[in-house]
Amino acid sequence: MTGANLVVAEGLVFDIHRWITLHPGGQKILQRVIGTDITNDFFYDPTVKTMIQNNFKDYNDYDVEKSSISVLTDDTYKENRQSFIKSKPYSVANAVDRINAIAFKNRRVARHRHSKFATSKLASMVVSRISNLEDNSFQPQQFNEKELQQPSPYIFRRYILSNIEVVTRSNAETLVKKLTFQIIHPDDILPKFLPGDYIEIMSYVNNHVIIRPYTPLQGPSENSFCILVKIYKDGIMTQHLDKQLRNFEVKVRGPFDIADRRTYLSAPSPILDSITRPSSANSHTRTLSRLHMDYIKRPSGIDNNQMNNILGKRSGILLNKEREDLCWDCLFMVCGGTGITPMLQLIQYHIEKANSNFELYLLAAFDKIEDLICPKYLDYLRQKLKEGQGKLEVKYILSKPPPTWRGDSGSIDEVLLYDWIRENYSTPPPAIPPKISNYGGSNFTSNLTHGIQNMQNMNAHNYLNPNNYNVNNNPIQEVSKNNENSKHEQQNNVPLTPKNRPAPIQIPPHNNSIDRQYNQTSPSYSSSPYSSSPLNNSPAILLMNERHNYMSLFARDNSKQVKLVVCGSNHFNRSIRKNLEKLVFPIDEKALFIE
Ligand SMILES: Cc1cc2nc3c(=O)[nH]c(=O)nc-3n(C[C@H](O)[C@H](O)[C@H](O)COP(=O)(O)OP(=O)(O)OC[C@H]3O[C@@H](n4cnc5c(N)ncnc54)[C@H](O)[C@@H]3O)c2cc1C
Repeated sequence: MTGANLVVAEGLVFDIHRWITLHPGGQKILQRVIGTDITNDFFYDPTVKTMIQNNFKDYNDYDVEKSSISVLTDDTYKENRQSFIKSKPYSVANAVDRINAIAFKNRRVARHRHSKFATSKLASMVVSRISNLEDNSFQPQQFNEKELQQPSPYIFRRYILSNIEVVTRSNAETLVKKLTFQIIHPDDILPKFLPGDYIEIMSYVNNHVIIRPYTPLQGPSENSFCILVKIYKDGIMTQHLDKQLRNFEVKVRGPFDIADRRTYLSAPSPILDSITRPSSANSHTRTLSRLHMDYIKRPSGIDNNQMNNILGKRSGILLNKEREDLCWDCLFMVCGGTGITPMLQLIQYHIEKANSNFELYLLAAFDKIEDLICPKYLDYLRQKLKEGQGKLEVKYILSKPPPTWRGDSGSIDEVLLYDWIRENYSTPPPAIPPKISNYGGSNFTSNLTHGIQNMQNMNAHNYLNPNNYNVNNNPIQEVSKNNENSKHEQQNNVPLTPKNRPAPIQIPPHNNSIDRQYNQTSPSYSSSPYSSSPLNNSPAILLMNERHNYMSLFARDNSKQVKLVVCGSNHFNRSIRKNLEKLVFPIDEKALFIE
């Protein structure tokens, strides 16, 4: 119904267009709530709630067709509006707006109580009842009462913007801001957010409705949440959000499940396009729900009730459904730019919910050091975790590093990926020797020889000794002198860039020899597909063998629940996938890409 000004309250839809110009609280306050749920604006007072419910004795049987308040067509709407405007100019509401504008400068218009008259006025504006938007035929799980009390994700709700903070350096070319939102009314229920959830923000910009998805993060209190927004200079929504001041209201719906988005993107259908769904990708239709079921399957042997209490109808695609707390034993996270937001969701979730050990490794790519998002927060979490049962290691890579940067630079290639995984995850014995790969420089061959000697002398105990691995503990390496790269620089006086690293070794695509290797029951270092080659003494082949052996063991190692999650732009994800393929990383079983 175009032209109507609809709001939702207590499961009923109201068209408030006739009331806007008369509203004693001013018209702006009503224009702001159009399209949202105003239940708690009206019904927060229990006596008013009872009154309106008494007015709607036949609440559940309300029949719009038979009601005296018929659904307005565009024409009747226009006619009514014209005659209404002629007879009653904007006087009351306009005057109040002017007063409000002075009294509440830079603040949202005050919340006010509604009189009996206003409540009965609202009652006269019902145009419809909300039907159950959920797909009734799709009920794979039973949900408890708490879950059912969760607000519907399909209806926009208003939240107060309570804090704005820049989380990059202030001289970054494109700032990222953390916006914190909190509930308006004490009765409002903030949905429970999980890793893999996204919300949608709606606003009116130049008379157009704009809706964009964002990744919700835990807020400072249980009634608040945050989003990190990259402020694009020509971005419609981000420019709009950037102009909002503290105490302003923002319209938000959700949470939605990223798995639905993935399903839709991989199975687009013209039919689905015509069905109401969250903007651009999501759908909660029957067809999609069936596809969604693939993700939503709960494994046997786990307390499904507990899992349902946490997940509800969501797939938990980023979570580990083999553990009751849904946490991973070991999680590798690779992200570019604001792709860090789902990783922050995962980190926050593990810190809050894990009831046994976990290891989180974040590899975050940015252009410049100024662009790093929340580095202090991540460092704080890393330190905090040292006291507990978890571990968080952060590694940054910059494509345009400053001269003082001691960390990794360039783009993420298979060498970096391999070294990063390899140094943080040791497969159980029979294992492979300590890492012999080394980025370039004059030490390369001598390190390799040293590595081969180690290989000959080692025993299983050595492989498991964490001291054998090179773990970089400082997440911001701009000033670090204690890592492998800075040692290299000190020795060679040359900063490490992709150019002076040895060229990445191209591993042949998946083939029979690799399959054979994966299928062996008793893996051993000498079982490499290249070991019988006459070139097997060449450093390149040795490195290639090392990587293949490691990945072979990694693929078969079921001692831990391991996942690698990648989140960035389309281009970023494609590039990481290609590099993982070169490493023969078990992508299908252990990697997940989100955009
Ligand atoms: C599931 C999901 C979760 C998301 N979570 C977040 C989040 O937590 N934080 C966040 O900042 N964004 C997030 N986004 C992206 C967000 O929805 C918007 O696309 C983004 O804020 C830009 O919106 P806009 O209206 O300002 O830009 P638009 O007006 O739509 O685009 C205008 C210009 O902005 C720039 N731009 C827009 N999007 C991108 C992009 N992805 N990469 C590079 N340039 C771009 C381009 O210059 C473009 O020409 C998420 C997207 C999805 C699908």
